[in-house]
Amino acid sequence: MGARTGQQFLEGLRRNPPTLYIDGERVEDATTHPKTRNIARSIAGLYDLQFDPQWRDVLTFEENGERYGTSFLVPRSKDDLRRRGDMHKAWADYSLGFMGRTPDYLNVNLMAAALATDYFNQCEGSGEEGSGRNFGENMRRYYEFVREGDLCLTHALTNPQVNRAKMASEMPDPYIALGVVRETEEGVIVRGARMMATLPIADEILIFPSTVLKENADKSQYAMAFAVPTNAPGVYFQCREPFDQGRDVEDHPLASRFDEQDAFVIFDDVLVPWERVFLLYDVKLANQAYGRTGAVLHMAHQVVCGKIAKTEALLGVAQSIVNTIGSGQFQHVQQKVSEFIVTLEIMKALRVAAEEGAAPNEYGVMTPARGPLDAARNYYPQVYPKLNELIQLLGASGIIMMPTKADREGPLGAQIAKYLQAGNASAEERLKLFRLAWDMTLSSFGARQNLYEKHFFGDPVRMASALYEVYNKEPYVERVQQFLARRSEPQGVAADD
Ligand SMILES: Cc1cc2c(cc1C)N(C[C@H](O)[C@H](O)[C@H](O)COP(=O)(O)OP(=O)(O)OC[C@H]1O[C@@H](n3cnc4c(N)ncnc43)[C@H](O)[C@@H]1O)c1[nH]c(=O)[nH]c(=O)c1N2
Ligand SMILES: O=C(O)Cc1ccc(O)cc1
Repeated sequence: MGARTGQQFLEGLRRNPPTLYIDGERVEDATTHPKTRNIARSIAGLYDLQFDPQWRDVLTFEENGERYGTSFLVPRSKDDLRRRGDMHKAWADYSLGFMGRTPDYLNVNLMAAALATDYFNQCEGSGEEGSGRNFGENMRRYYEFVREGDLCLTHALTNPQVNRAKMASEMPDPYIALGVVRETEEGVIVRGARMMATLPIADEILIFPSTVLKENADKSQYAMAFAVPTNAPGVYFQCREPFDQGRDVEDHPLASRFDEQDAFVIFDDVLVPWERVFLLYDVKLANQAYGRTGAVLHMAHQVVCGKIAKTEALLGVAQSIVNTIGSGQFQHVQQKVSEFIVTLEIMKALRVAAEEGAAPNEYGVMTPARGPLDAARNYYPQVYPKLNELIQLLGASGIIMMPTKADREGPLGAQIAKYLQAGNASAEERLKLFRLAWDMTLSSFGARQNLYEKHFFGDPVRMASALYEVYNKEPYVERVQQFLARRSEPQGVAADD
């Protein structure tokens, strides 16, 4: 089938409704439920963009007479990567970068994993090709299935936060962490939970191994990779309290449209058919899967493009605040805005460096360079809270003294129009801008963004440790050693020789 329209995405959700629970109730239809319909429409809007003549050639590509989303493209050249980067950026711009888990994030995960068939086939238990139990083939076919249907995926990597001092096998119940209960002719039965799945308003859930599995043994029931529909029998998504309170977009410009939700995922003896199993029991393969297949780098490429969009939006809001309240002549204000500029330029440079430094991996996939992407994923979580603070410092009371649309239209409307106007804008324009600044940084939606930026790609402490471990520091140690050993300056040829 190939690229879907928004309408087709919504029809898919109605046909196969994800098993969502919000506020103690089952969401029967995520496309009409008051707490999920707006995000469902926003995702539909992303799919529709694929058919917008202005965006079609960026967001889709043609293969064998069919058009597919560009995030399914297997990059073979740096140009392919740049093209895909433009796609990530365009989808991110749609929400000003405030939806992190647009479907392209997991599409590139699948693409990289699908090309690494040999990686999954090393796993003991991977059967003959055509048997339905060949894990590499399963991975490839699953990618094709998702690409053909242009499906929307959510994913969950981490176990419940019961006791981080213990291994999954040491918990009060062996199936608190998601584990395999038994095998059957049809597949494996899994039980337990995973902590976080952003964007559960999705067609499928991907359970992928993460680098965080701590088990002493080589084999573990907790090591696995698979995918099932979000309405598979026994799968339940417990959503967090929604930020979309049904308010007008003028009042909650982001939360009313882009609350991508986060859910706790329960697997109550779920049957995973063999053809949906990609990896089983092997702790080492599980722990290295993201790194060795290259998937994490493609996802980090999506991330860096999305963070460029987000930083551009923050810069736009910061400067708009300055323009609106006329504070641009103060040096410290200029310095504050320049911090957004520096961050933006760093992120843009890291994207270019990752694309320029790309090289084919062992599976022939043009893979963005690791160094700049590791730098981006370690840098942005540190700078993001600072950017939030700067918006608050620039906007000050304006970011909280914001009568609503109803207030503006109510009995005090005339007074609001008079007293809350700006030097260069009406009260309505000014309040719309400040409401956006508030929703970015201060509302419950904005506060969740702050937490998201710190954690969505892993624990910042362990990410920094991982960078420390993999980064080749030796040449620099060597250079310093050579410098220290040099007792006199090398003598050049004398000028008069
Ligand atoms: C808003 C949002 C959205 C998402 C996600 C998070 C958030 C906040 N995540 C989860 C994300 O992957 C996860 O938060 C990070 O990997 C960190 O893991 P924990 O939250 O379990 O912290 P964890 O419980 O591991 O850490 C808590 C504290 O203990 C410390 N700590 C724990 N173990 C440690 C160790 N071994 N060494 C050193 N310090 C240790 C940490 O440094 C931290 O301070 C997610 N995931 C996912 O799979 N799919 C998703 O869609 C999302 N979405
Ligand atoms: O676990 C990892 O190795 C990388 C990773 C982190 C977050 C995520 O969403 C996907 C992959």
